[in-house]
Amino acid sequence: MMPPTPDNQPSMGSQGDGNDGSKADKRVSVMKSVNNKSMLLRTQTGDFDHNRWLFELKAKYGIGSAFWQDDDDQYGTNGGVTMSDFMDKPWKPLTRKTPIKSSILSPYRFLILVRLVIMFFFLGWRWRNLNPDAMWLWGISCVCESWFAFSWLLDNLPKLKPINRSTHLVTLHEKFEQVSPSNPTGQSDLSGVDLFVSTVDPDKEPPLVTANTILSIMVANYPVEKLSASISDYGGVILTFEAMAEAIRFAKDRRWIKREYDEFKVRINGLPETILKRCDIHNKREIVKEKALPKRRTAGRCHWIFKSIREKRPGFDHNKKAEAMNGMVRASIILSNGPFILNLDCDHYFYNSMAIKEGICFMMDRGGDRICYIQFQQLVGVIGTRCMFRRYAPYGFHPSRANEYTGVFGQNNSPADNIQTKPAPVDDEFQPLNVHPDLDVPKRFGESMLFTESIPVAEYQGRPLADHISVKNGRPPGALLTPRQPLDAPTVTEAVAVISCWYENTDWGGKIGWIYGSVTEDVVTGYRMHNGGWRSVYCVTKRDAFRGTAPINLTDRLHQVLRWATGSVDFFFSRNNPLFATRRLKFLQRIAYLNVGFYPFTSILLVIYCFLPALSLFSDQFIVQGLNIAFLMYLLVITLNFCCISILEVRWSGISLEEFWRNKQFWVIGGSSAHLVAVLQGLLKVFTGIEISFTLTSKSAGEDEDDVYAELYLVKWTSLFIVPLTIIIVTLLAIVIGVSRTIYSVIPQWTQLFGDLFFAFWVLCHMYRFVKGLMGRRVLGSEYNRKYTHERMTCYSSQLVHYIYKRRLSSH
Ligand SMILES: O=c1ccn([C@@H]2O[C@H](COP(=O)(O)OP(=O)(O)O[C@H]3O[C@H](CO)[C@@H](O)[C@H](O)[C@H]3O)[C@@H](O)[C@H]2O)c(=O)[nH]1
Ligand SMILES: [Mn+2]
Repeated sequence: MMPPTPDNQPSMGSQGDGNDGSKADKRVSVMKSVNNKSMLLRTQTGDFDHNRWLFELKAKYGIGSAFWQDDDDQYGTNGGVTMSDFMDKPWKPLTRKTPIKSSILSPYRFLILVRLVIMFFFLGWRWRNLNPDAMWLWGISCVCESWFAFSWLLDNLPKLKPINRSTHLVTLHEKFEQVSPSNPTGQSDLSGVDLFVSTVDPDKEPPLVTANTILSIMVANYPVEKLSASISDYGGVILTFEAMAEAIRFAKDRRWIKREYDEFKVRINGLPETILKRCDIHNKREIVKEKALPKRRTAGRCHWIFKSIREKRPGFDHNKKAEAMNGMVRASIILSNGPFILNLDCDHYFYNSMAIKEGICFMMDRGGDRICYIQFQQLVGVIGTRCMFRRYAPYGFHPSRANEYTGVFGQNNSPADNIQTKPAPVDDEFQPLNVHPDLDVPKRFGESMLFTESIPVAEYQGRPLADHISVKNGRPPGALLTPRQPLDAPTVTEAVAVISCWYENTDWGGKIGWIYGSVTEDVVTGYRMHNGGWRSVYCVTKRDAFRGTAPINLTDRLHQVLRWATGSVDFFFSRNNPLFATRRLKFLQRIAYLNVGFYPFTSILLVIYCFLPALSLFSDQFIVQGLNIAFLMYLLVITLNFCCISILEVRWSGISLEEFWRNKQFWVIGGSSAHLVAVLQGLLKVFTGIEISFTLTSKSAGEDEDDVYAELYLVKWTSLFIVPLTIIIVTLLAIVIGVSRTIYSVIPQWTQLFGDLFFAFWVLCHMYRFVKGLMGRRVLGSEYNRKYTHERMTCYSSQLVHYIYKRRLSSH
């Protein structure tokens, strides 16, 4: 249902309902004309057409009912924040910045400053005191140390100004869900939220994991008629499709939930078997058919090509998750057009039923019109999942107002000029707040009229609530009371049509939506929005908003880090390099993004530096001429300072010392392997155009604690180990030779050669056994993918499973 007429004068209160009908009519008529044109309805080959089937059968997608978990209680106290914290403003705020205790922040800032000063003097001392005996060692080490200092600075500057925020959910309830003059029936006035879940390869992302994520959405404490969920099955795998269908069937009945869940688990885990059997029968039949009709083969092959363009296979080169996200954005424009989008990886699930409302608090509060996304806490450190976007922002529009920061440190700020070079479309009563300079509808968004019409609607419905004069760009209370209507078949058909890869020829992925060309689409997409002047919020809730899985064994983790680092290198070499950022980017943001693009390059110097101990032992020289008192004092002071900062960080973050230490270890391991490979790959791509593909991070389907940690010490051989292993071997050899030299200085010379060789042989033998042990566990590619290829081709268009929770809230 299209929204009531937006009224740009917040003070005029609600008059929204008048144009309802006409708007809905308009939409239906647009729908008809679009459907007639829809190229997907015409099948040239006469094969089964999934879209037509959907259309003609008026098929309904799975309908679930949500189990409502009422856990408002835990929010009574709201993390030590009391009602009075929110009362000191003339308007009733929904969110609040809470200062970080200066007893934590001040010592931290002080120690960082001390470290900066020490490093400055230390490096000065290092550069002034050469080592004439070994200038090469001295020079290399000085260059490396200076670089490390620089990268440390990039890493730490953005951490100096942390902000804590809290929300007030009671106020949200009062403003949006209670009876008032503008809301006589007390229906929900909240904006719609579309949830996206992406999965691609059921081999690495067990369908049960994805199914659980889908089911977890049911705990969300948000009006059901305002929620809409989409699953993107980027692999187009029948297994995923059927597993999701199971999940939706399961969702229907909340009684017997525990017992049913066990049966459901058995059904999903049994699916691969069933499908394989069916697949074999199908394949055999196909082969028989093909033999009988040799003439049809050409047609068959053409068809295959057509399909394979859309078809996505695991590891096949394409635009990865960004493309899946854009597909869902387009489809959801037609299906629900929720002004907010929350996306989850298939292995990240709701852990807090109030999560959506927490995010909405920020979006609906004064100043919310400038926020492009709310990132919920994510300990693994990557953004891009558990993130609530304002739909309008990734479309490439500028925020309604933004600041520009000038001066070396961006210290002067002034309001940015509104970018509105093109006249806004005439006939429309909805107008985007700010028209993008190169907005060129329809080429930009593709042909569907519904798209272009949906933009101002989403923009309007996502505006903060204008219940006080100080709220800029708001919408009046009571404007969103009418719930959306259930989907009909033509709408679903149109939605299936817009996920077509045809849209990849438009600006999707270039200027609109999730940006292509990087394996870490999240960084680029976020950067582009920040660069346009949008703001974002990192939201830490008392109870984790979401939880998810992360690789725990070294190999998987290294591959994940490799992908992130590759993304960073791509980012660095792209036109999105923050060195060319606009003035709308804040100084610290600029530094943070620079760091994102820069950190993998540190690996080159890190690897060189790791070889220095061995080189020193081999050459009997050192990076300084002698161990004089100044050098030792510097080392001592730097170490002490490091310890103090570490203690603060450990206390602040609440992790254990061991975890902290592992993190530091991993920095060296990752830095000398994955980051280095990423830099090499990045350079390869820049100079030769050869690209690597998105290797999925494996997800454990483990159900109890033991299962979950079963893989902790699993080491699968990967070529990423080569560099760190070489460092270890060379260093060990150097130590052995160093030690033997000392021994030989007291025994006859002729034994020296013999002894050296013997020790070297001994060490190499052990190394060989170690490496072989690792290789023994190598995991070979699975049969599974190959067998599935056929089914995957035939079910490509069932990629979209869309369902809505129809059950309305009976009580709240
Ligand atoms: O071609 C692809 C590849 C991946 N995915 C999905 O993308 C998500 C993330 O993939 P995963 O292998 O779990 O990567 P991670 O490194 O764990 O993901 C982190 O890093 C990514 C950027 O590299 C972000 O996109 C993710 O949100 C963030 O959780 C999963 O749901 C996948 O199903 C697709 O839809 N299509
Ligand atoms: Mn993941």
